[in-house]
Amino acid sequence: MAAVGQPFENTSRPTPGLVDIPHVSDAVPVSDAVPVTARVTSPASLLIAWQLDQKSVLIVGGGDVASGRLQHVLDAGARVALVAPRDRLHPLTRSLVDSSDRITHHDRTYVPADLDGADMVLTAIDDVDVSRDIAVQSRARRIPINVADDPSFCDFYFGSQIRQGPLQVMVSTNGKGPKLANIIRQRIEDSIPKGAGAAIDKVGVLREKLKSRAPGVGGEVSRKRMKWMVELCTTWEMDELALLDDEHMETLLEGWEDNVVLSAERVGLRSIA
Ligand SMILES: C[C@@]1(CC(=O)O)C2=NC(=C\c3[nH]c(c(CCC(=O)O)c3CC(=O)O)Cc3[nH]c(c(CC(=O)O)c3CCC(=O)O)/C=C3\N/C(=C\2)[C@@H](CCC(=O)O)[C@]3(C)CC(=O)O)/[C@H]1CCC(=O)O
Ligand SMILES: NC(=O)c1ccc[n+]([C@@H]2O[C@H](COP(=O)([O-])OP(=O)(O)OC[C@H]3O[C@@H](n4cnc5c(N)ncnc54)[C@H](O)[C@@H]3O)[C@@H](O)[C@H]2O)c1
Repeated sequence: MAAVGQPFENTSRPTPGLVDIPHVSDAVPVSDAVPVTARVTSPASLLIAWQLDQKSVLIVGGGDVASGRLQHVLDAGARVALVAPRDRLHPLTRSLVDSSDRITHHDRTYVPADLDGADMVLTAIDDVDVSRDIAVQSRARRIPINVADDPSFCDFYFGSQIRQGPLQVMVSTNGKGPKLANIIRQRIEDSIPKGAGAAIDKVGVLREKLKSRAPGVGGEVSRKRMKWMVELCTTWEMDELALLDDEHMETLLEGWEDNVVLSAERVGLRSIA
């Protein structure tokens, strides 16, 4: 196996236990397509970007694992009810509890009424029986739950994560090898172009400016906007996009009227190559 830090290599080797699913080309009419009969041996997870802003998360436990979970959900904008005796709070959790107005700390052990109003439940406690009781109660109320290290009681797993501004990458091994998820994540991290987060931020601002210049949802205007954005993102380098300021963006958007994507030099960026 290559050492950590070397580029991540795609060997295109079929994953053992998986059956190749025929790729159906866009050009093939649906009726003529090869029927997709092959199935993967075990179901994959649905990887989605869950919007937690202003939602309520119940965290049971205040140790090492809970403090990592707490940071993740605060980063996602959640309001948190944290249930754990204060005397065993991890120092990081203790300082977050003392400083964040988005955390309500209950200095005691869990009671079922803690589930009231929760949109998501995370348990990270050193008592398997209580964790499993919480999972059963949570599921009975159809609230999604993660029980740290107890996959059969989880509705979703955590993964190994990269966060660079608006860019987030999560590696999941679907419970098969969390340490390998961590190692693969480090290799992916090493391969992400410098400035990717900044480039995404700038493209986000530009897309908003474009939408206010050419408003509307769907139809011709959407198609034209998407084509223009795709052309920009594929012809400009990421580190060029990262350098865009308001003035460059206004110049660039002048090309929009003529359906033209100006080059980085034309909008006044010095050539970086
Ligand atoms: C990714 C990460 C995210 C996070 O937790 O934040 C994460 N585990 C991490 C590390 C890690 N966990 C363990 C080891 C020791 C090595 C080893 O055992 O292999 C190490 C490595 C280390 O410590 O270095 C032990 C372990 N973990 C689980 C079990 C139970 C079991 O397998 O049955 C056991 C055995 C307990 C025992 O033996 O008693 C279960 C789960 N752990 C998951 C997530 C979910 C599946 C994710 C996936 O597979 O993709 C899942 C299913 C549920 C969940 O907890 O969400 C984080 C790395 C973050 C990072 O650093 O990048
Ligand atoms: N997924 C992972 O990466 C990972 C890594 C290590 C451990 N774990 C698992 O996560 C769990 C927690 O690990 P840890 O290292 O944070 O444990 P820890 O011992 O540091 O903390 C346990 C916390 O749970 C609290 N607690 C215990 N019973 C409670 C109850 N009934 N109500 C409320 N709070 C209660 C304690 O007060 C303490 O704050 C363990 O089951 C461990 O196996 C997961």
